[in-house]
Amino acid sequence: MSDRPGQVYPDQYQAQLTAKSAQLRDEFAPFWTGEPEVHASPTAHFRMRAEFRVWHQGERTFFAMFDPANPREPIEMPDFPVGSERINELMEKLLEAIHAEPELRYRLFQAEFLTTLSGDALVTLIYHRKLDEQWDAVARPLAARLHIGLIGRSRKQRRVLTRDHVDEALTIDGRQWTFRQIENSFTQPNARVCEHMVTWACARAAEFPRGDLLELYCGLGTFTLPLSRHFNRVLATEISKVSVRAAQHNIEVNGIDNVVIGRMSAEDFSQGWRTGEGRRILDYDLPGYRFSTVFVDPPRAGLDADTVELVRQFERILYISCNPETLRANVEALQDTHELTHLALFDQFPYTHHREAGAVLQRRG
Ligand SMILES: C[S@@+](CC[C@H](N)C(=O)[O-])C[C@H]1O[C@@H](n2cnc3c(N)ncnc32)[C@H](O)[C@@H]1O
Repeated sequence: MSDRPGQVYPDQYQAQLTAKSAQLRDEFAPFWTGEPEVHASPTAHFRMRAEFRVWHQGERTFFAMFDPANPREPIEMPDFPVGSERINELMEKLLEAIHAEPELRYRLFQAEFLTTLSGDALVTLIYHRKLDEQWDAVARPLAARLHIGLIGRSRKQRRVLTRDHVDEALTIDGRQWTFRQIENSFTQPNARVCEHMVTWACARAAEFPRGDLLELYCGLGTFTLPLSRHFNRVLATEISKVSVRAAQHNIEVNGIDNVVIGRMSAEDFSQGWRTGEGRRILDYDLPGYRFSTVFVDPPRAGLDADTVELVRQFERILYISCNPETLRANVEALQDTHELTHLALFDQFPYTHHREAGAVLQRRG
């Protein structure tokens, strides 16, 4: 949809959103009639993270991206209008610092930005050389001056100056929540749309009779914590150690006392659930829960066959998906036992063909 990556086209936004919604409606027509509920994005500065190559041409350095069709030709990125205002501000300031300080510039090849609505920011600079105290000595004052967390990476090396995370503040379901987001782990890319998604999930959960919730793929707890107010107890699992660490922190700082987080893959959990075997799953005292609902937000591949069979055993399935194709396949597989009762589009990725969807499935009569 764009010539240079990261551009915005606000006058085309509504038409693109309508087309995405129509596509979702048509894909799910065999299972559901009606229009999906649509949640729009801001039309600019909506992406909270960005990743650029750093390109050197003689004395000049610039941020770059690549067109996959022409991978040898860097596209200069003087700005990134889809990115948050903080990313754009930092791109400029960082480039100034890189030009002024050879120690920052030498063999630097990538820069990653993670920012928040609350104004917090973390920058990771990635190098083709070993970093040492000399790098620290110039990077540390830069981090202080720009009020950012700064990490230097190179092969087998990670130098964290002060911190490896940002703290985001989101308004969800009528309350403010704080979420620690740690470098190099999953974070929702579009914070405003994320607020809509989690609020939507809470609204659906509020319509269900209260019981216990099982969540798979819980990440840093973005959905887990707000959803926990609508259930008696929550058991949430996630494969990434770093995300589990963030989720534990987030439970504590948000004062939540009815959530248990387990580090486990969805596949292992589902298999353990089916067979009643597996060391970790026995730690969770599954018979003590009265599960009424399962919530899943899987990666693009959707649910594996064992996990489809696991979710089938629940009265209600709440599903957030970044890939409507695998969502559709999973909904189709569940059709004989569950009926699709809600379908929503969350426009996390304006000006791209990517779509994020929400669905509720209810056990048939
Ligand atoms: C789309 S993200 C959702 C995260 C969470 N809902 C959030 O908003 O922060 C998917 C999550 O699944 C985790 N994941 C990936 N593969 C997994 C697997 N096989 N089993 C369990 N979790 C997995 C990832 O680490 C990531 O945190």
